[in-house]
Amino acid sequence: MTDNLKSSSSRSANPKWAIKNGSFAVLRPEQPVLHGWMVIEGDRITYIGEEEPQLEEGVQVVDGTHLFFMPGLINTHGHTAMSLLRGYGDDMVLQEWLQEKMWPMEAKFTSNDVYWGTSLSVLEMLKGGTTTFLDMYDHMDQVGKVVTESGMRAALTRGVIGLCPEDVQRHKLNEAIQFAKDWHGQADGRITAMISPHAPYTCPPDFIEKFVQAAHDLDLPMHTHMSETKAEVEQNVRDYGTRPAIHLEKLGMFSRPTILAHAVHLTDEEIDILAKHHVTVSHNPGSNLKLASGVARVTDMMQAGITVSLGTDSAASNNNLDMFEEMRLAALIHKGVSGDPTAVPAAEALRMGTIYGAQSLFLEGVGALEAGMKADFIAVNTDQAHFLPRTDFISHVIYSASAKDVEHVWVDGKQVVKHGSCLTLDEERIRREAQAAFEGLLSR
Ligand SMILES: N[C@@H](CCSC[C@H]1O[C@@H](n2cnc3c(=O)[nH]cnc32)[C@H](O)[C@@H]1O)C(=O)O
Ligand SMILES: [Zn+2]
Repeated sequence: MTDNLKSSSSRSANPKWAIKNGSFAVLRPEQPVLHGWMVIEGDRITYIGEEEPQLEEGVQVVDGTHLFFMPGLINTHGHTAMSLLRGYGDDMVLQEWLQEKMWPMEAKFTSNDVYWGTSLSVLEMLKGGTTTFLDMYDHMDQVGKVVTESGMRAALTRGVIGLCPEDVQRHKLNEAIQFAKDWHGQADGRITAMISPHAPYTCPPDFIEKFVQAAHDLDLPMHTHMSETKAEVEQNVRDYGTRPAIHLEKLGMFSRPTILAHAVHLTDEEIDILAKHHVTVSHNPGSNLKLASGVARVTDMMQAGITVSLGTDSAASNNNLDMFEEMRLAALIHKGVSGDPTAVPAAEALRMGTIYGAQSLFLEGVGALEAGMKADFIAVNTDQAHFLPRTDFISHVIYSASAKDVEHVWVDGKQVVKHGSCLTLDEERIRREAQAAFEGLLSR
């Protein structure tokens, strides 16, 4: 499943180059920040250390003074095309927000809308230092296209709401399977696929079982929304006699590698079930706060050994795709609700936004600045008032920084953002087309 990340990229190999005088977030317990050198060859980091490496003549060396290098951020849950609905329906209860505002508008989405909505999100994410994202949506061929063009890395999945007649269910399931077959391993291996029933409250049990079977057949991970609100947990107990984690375990979902979005309302027993099956969780603090869904038991989950990463959810419930903000929220909220200022320390928040994100998506070889890892990394401009004094850059990144501080971004060894401008996408056109797409949706 992850072989595509291990093999080297088929894109024409970039020459070897090096960074000197950089500060690097290596996040090792004994040494979170390393000052020195990093060498990149093609799509890989081949050296990182304090010692000057032996470099052949002609190798380009770039000066990294005033830059803080970090692994690219990994956004593990979202619906990217929904950036077209940013600001359309705020301050509402989840079920009403979905049923009255989002779903009627989404029913009108064409492939063109998804293309421009996704482009808008990808532009925002890349410029804000996110190098990998998970997207659960439909018209997913368009998303695959945008990912290919942008140079970004993504775990893509055709999410399916099963509240429809059987023939429509079958059609949607087939679409999900076909998408996974067509796109897994595409874009030089930057795209991986998953299989996603939208949620236990939108997909009947026998329908979820068909997704589990498909994930087995295709040897792919699964993704779903689970226990975002109290109301949906109560509904699950009413309809199926059990809480959602037990319900999904019974349906066989956790026999596949699975990443759950939200997982806010969990009992101790459910936490044990998720830990036992190595289920991973995408914690979405911004979206959970905005929809007043509750506060996930992040420290309890992590103590139980569950890998917890961070997601923005869509720009309709966030309302931006700034992963710095999610890291900061994660570091602050769990201190606030527990009364324990040692909960989710800064370095742990940064791991949630990076390496735990890769692990949550079952991706190997991304998410850390280490020799042998994919060269997915970002450079933050530290030559700014809110980055001084030069003490603890990990603290500054979590408690003081934002997406706007990102200066450069590389994915798979290729630079995609330079001095804050996206090199792979036409920014002006995307802004124009996204606005036009939204106006089109309103007028139809
Ligand atoms: N339209 C699709 C399903 C798309 S999956 C993605 C869905 O997730 C929905 N969504 C967005 N945010 C949330 C959330 O916070 N909780 C649950 N669903 C959400 C979103 O409105 C979208 O319909 C079908 O053909 O079945
Ligand atoms: Zn969602």
